[in-house]
Amino acid sequence: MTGKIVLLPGDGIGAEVIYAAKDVLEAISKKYHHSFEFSSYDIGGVAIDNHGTPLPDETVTACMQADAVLLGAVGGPKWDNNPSDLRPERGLLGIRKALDLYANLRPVKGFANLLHASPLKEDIIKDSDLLIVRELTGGLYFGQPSKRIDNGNAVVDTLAYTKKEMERIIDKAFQSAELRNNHLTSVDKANVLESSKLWREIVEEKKKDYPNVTVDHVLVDAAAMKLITNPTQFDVMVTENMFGDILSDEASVLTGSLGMLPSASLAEDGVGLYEPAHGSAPDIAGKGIANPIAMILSAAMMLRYSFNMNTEAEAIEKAVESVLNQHYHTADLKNDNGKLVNTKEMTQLIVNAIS
Ligand SMILES: NC(=O)c1ccc[n+]([C@@H]2O[C@H](COP(=O)([O-])OP(=O)(O)OC[C@H]3O[C@@H](n4cnc5c(N)ncnc54)[C@H](O)[C@@H]3O)[C@@H](O)[C@H]2O)c1
Ligand SMILES: CC(C)[C@H](C(=O)O)[C@@H](O)C(=O)O
Ligand SMILES: [Mg+2]
Repeated sequence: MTGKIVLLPGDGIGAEVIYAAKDVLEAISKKYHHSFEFSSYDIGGVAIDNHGTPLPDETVTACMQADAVLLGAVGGPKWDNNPSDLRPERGLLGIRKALDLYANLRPVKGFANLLHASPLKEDIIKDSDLLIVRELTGGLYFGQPSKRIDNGNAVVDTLAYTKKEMERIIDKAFQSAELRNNHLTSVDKANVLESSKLWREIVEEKKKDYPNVTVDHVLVDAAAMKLITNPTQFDVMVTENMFGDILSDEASVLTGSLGMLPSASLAEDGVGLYEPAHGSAPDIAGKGIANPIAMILSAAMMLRYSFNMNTEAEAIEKAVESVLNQHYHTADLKNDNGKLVNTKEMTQLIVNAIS
């Protein structure tokens, strides 16, 4: 099979880890006789520097014409003081909106050999395996107005959702639960927010369509606590954009590092974009020590969701597991008795395990 894959390296470690994923995909295409065609486009800070905008038109066009998109990460101190419309993050939000990537799936599954790498107790995180379904194109990130008012003495951000936007992500979450363990936890702030009240009503309405799925409602503050005190109670968690952003970074602690958390950003019908949950990590950028596994596992999700290549996706996941089982680790994964490797070495080990 052939496939056109657009790479959006972005900034900081984004540009370092995306080539790790490309190497792994090349190993897969060799082994399974596929031919992937890669092309790279600018997004984020690098696009501001090269084109004067965080999301050049040619990047959007290339993504729309691709079979799938891989994104590294955007952002960095160089652009932190730019005006809002010239921030790297605007490029990321823009491509999510342009491709209508409303469903962000963030699986959180610890590898057995990394239990020690988490600051949480092993008996708490053992067997945790959950999926965060995060709404990605609505809510506070996109609501208008979002601006300073009253001569800069006040500010307004807007949390807006249509019923349809809520319905489609909630449907996606129910469907995801049906493919897993039939348990959905809806996370909201229905004790305060009007948007959460409507969200909860929709979940209640929809559950009639999915009779095999058990539904819980948990307020977001309690969910944050339960996620790290009793994570095995969760199967699928569904929530709005910003709650999902925060909870997924928190959930990464179960896996030992933010550098382990992949994600798939999916449209109803159209090209998918695959991105690690982490950012451009300015504190380690340029050192060659970033953990490439979140990016590599995102490439596995791409094979599964955009190319229907389950065997190949599993081959990547098994390769990652086998390398971790041999006690190799990057600097973010604490292991006093392990073998410390850098980004390139970790990538090569995974490539070797596939070949
Ligand atoms: N999807 C994205 O493009 C994305 C996501 C989050 C943050 N950001 C941007 O990234 C920049 C930095 O944000 P931040 O520092 O809050 O978050 P971050 O995710 O970049 O880093 C948080 C911490 O985790 C570590 N880390 C993250 N990924 C790692 C990896 N693969 N290997 C090893 N360590 C890793 C970093 O070194 C840092 O200590 C900001 O400009 C932010 O807007 C972008
Ligand atoms: C960089 C930022 C806009 C982004 C988000 O909040 O969605 C990031 O934190 C993520 O989790 O993908
Ligand atoms: Mg985030």
